[in-house]
Amino acid sequence: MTAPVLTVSGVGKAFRRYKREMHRILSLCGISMAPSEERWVLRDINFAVEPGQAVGIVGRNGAGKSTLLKLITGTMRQTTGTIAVNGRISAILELGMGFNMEFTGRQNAFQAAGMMGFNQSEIEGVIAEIEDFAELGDYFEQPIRVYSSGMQVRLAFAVATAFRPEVLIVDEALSVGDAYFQYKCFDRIRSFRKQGTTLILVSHDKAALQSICDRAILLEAGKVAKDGSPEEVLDYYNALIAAKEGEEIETIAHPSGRVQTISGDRRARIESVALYDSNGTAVETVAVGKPVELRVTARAHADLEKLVLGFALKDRLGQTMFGTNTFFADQSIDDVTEGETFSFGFRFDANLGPGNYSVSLALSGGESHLVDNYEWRDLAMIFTVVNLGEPFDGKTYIPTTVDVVRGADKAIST
Ligand SMILES: Nc1ncnc2c1ncn2[C@@H]1O[C@H](COP(=O)(O)OP(=O)(O)OP(=O)(O)O)[C@@H](O)[C@H]1O
Repeated sequence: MTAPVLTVSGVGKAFRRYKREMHRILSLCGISMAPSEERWVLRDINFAVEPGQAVGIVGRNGAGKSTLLKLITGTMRQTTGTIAVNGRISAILELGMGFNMEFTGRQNAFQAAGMMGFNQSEIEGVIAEIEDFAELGDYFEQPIRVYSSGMQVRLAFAVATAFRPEVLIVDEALSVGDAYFQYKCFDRIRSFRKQGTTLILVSHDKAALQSICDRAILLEAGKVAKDGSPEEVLDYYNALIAAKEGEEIETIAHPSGRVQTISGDRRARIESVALYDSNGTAVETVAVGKPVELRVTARAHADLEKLVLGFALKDRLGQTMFGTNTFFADQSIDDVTEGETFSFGFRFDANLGPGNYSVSLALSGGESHLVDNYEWRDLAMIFTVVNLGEPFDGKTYIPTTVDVVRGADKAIST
């Protein structure tokens, strides 16, 4: 078994305020001084990361994600516990962190790479590549204080990834960059991953996490609330955001290893779900492009002002392929009585690429489950799409007709 590249054991972080600056200095020198205020933002964090893993850290604002990354990179010290890192870390943390605002991009690149432990000739060997990747043009020779936040992040990423690290840590920073630069960064991250770099990524971008990470850790109020596959953790996080006090979030581990999350106040519940083909037969396998109907039955367990059912089709990574609801279709049900039952039918063509898909269902009081979440059920059913027609690439099927005519001067008849 290989040794973990990162081990976080019993880590806690308290931010302390002292009545006087002298008390703070004395406490830093190891002399016990009682702080006037102490706030624990991380408590008893334990996890290990294996070489080559890509771990996404998710959680609400203020959950402690950035603080955790700062402890891992050593820019901040934990109050309790230990952090062991096995390999060279390169990090892109807060904007501007480690840059001298009066230095040019080039000077900052030399300084930052020097701080990372590289010598002058090593940096000279990659400076052209840094300049090229950052695409700052003349700004590379200008002081950083005239840079936009997007330009700063271009430089920070180019420097931090000029030498492939064993562990790459990225804190949300990429969201500042434009779409083109984000694409370039993720491309480089993917290529590092192929070469064995471990990735720790803080992001609010669900799609990025699901496409890059093979594991996710959810921090909630300074603690690890979930640690598992991105699909499981993000489903749970989604439920947590909508959950009101006292509401139970149920997780059911299936034999396949996938974990189903069910949340909501249960004022309405799903009773059945199945997929039918055009002959009215219940199916678990459908052919690309064929018409199907998703039938759902539900029961109200309370009087409700409004009832909406939504569904989402997700791929095996948990990325939503398509979703809609009865609210969008202008078919919300008003004035529901406790005990009433309902049948819903969503008819659509299975215009999906071959593979396994899951259905998430949500019963809510409106357009979004964030206000009245009666029941949210991930992995409500799983089905397989097979291709019986001509081959194609991708996760969606767009029926296409093709015309080819020999000779560029010939018109294609329509
Ligand atoms: N230097 C500091 N002094 C005092 N409190 C701090 C300091 N840095 C962070 N905190 C507090 O620690 C808590 C966790 O902050 P942190 O930035 O780690 O959260 P986060 O999960 O990264 O949030 P976000 O998603 O908003 O970036 C917050 O309540 C924040 O106010």
